[in-house]
Amino acid sequence: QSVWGYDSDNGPERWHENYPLAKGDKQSPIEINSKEVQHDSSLSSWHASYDPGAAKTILNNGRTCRVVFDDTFDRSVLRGGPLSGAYRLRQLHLHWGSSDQHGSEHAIDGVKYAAELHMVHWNPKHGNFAGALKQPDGVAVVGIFLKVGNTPKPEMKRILEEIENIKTKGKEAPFQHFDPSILFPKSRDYWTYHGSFTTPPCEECITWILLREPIEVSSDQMAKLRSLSKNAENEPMSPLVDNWRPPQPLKGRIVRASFK
Ligand SMILES: CN[C@H]1CN(c2cccc(OC)c2)S(=O)(=O)c2sc(S(N)(=O)=O)cc21
Ligand SMILES: [Zn+2]
Repeated sequence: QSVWGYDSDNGPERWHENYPLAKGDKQSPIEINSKEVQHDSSLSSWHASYDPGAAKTILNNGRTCRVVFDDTFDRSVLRGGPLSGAYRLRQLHLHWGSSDQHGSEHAIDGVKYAAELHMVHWNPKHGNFAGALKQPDGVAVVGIFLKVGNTPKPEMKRILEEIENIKTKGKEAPFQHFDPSILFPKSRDYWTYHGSFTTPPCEECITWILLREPIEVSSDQMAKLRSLSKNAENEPMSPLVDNWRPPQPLKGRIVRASFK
């Protein structure tokens, strides 16, 4: 049976055949319509305290480029905002398009960004990551939009430089002494809603925290990301691009904003 992916024969429209949760009522991503968002003045600001020493490796798994962190204790945590308790940083990864005009998973008033970076955290009160997947408050993902502009964020360089060493599926390289909070934009404004993983198994265990302010990358940096391949070294070249799921039905969910 074909593993899930983003091609016509194994893409988002067919995930539900092997992953029934994909047709749930709290799926992600979503289209955010700022006219329907509810400002919630009770939402506090979120805080990340990350240990740069927790960064371990960067890898190409054929579906994204992922940086993995040591999450065996409360070493790099996210707290505040819509969250109660400290959530442990587990990994970060990206979704991007085949051109600068699309690539993000969430969209804001019809605007899609060139890419979307996800920082995945889980709630240790549920024992381990597998346990957290089964809980509505199990996982928190911070989403940061990447916009192509002419004042690219130098902090993205570190990840993009590493891409040379993980061009093909299965390639992994050490990635240490990295504090991902350098990737945050200036503003802490965010939208938050309850949703799911945007990939199979699509569990609905995620509190999404989407940052309103995109970070800027250059067109060359986006081209670098698009130079990743989804094939293994000895297979025919196939560019790793368009690894994004389209927006899913909101089904009555409320999206809250931390800002007016
Ligand atoms: C394949 N992609 C997922 C991998 N992981 C996962 C998720 C659930 C169960 C699981 O069983 C091992 C692994 S993950 O937690 O790193 C995430 S986060 C995420 S997103 N785009 O919603 O932020 C997708 C995935
Ligand atoms: Zn993601």
